[in-house]
Amino acid sequence: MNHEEVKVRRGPRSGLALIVAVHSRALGPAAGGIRLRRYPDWRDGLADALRLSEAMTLKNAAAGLDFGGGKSVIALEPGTSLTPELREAALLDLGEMIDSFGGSYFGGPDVGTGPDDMVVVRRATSRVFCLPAEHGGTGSSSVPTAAGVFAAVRAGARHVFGTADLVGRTVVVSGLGSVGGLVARHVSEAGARVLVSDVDPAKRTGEFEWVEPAKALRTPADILVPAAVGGVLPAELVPELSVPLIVGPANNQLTEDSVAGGLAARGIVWVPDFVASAGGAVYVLLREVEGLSHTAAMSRVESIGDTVSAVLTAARDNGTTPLTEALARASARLTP
Ligand SMILES: NC(=O)c1ccc[n+]([C@@H]2O[C@H](COP(=O)([O-])OP(=O)(O)OC[C@H]3O[C@@H](n4cnc5c(N)ncnc54)[C@H](O)[C@@H]3O)[C@@H](O)[C@H]2O)c1
Repeated sequence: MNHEEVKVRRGPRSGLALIVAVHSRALGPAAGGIRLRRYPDWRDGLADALRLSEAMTLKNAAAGLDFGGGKSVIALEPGTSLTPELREAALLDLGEMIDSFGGSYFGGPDVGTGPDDMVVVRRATSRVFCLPAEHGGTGSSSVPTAAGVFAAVRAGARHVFGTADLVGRTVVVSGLGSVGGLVARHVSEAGARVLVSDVDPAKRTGEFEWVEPAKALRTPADILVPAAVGGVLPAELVPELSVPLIVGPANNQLTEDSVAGGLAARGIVWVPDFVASAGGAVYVLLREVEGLSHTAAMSRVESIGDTVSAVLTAARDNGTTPLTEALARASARLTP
């Protein structure tokens, strides 16, 4: 383990397994969301927290933020039904755990939690972000995350196709959740043909062309946007991909770092997820901690496009992968 501090506790109110993993505070207090998910075993939740908190360190460092990386997990084990009472108890338990870090870790929403849940967490700690506007927070981070992904898509397109213009390009969005849905709309409004996919059939509203989830990643297209879960790009999928550019918000898309080499060898440009998905963290931390205006924070979100261009250009010039270059950027800040 290369984490600074990890706390695991059975919630005194909820009885659920709770994990707070702080990977690094080298640049400042750690920040990262609270994931509420069902796992086969709480140890799978621990593994998730360890992986995701490390990714937050890279995300915050590569985005130029003075924050470290952390993540919380509320692990629902099989057979536990999540009643509103249990949810509230777990959020209060976790809030107490966050508070025990004394301001060196800040939580916010993540998969399975939202701004309204943060109102509950705030009853136990002030170290929580993204409360709804009426409670003094910036609300859901999906809007700035999607804006950052859109900036990354345009920068990736400029690098691969010589123009950021998306008119006539085919874009597949896999995962039509709160971020994927917004990205689909952005690229559609920019003139792209959009194909969407989701394991939840209720997402098939007819707004966009539909592709079955099993086929989505292999669908021939100009740009693939992974916007669902992590681990969607294993080595064995690389030969079956039919797309020159992959850029999306899903965290930890590669099953292992070596997949980045396989993608590059096939001439597929993969924009590192921790660079493309940083818009939410950038916006929330700059607004809620550093007090920047909406306009100033959104302009920092837009600058994710510049980071993507720099990373892709360096990879091309140095004969490396975008992952190597993005990691080098983050490491340069973490170990000056
Ligand atoms: N919300 C943010 O601000 C933010 C910030 C950074 C990164 N991310 C990452 O982006 C991704 C999407 O986040 P979100 O907030 O939109 O989540 P979400 O839960 O709102 O949406 C995820 C969607 O993916 C679908 N899905 C799940 N498994 C799938 C599969 N195998 N194939 C296709 N669809 C599948 C779900 O049904 C859901 O509609 C996640 O990996 C998240 O960690 C989100």
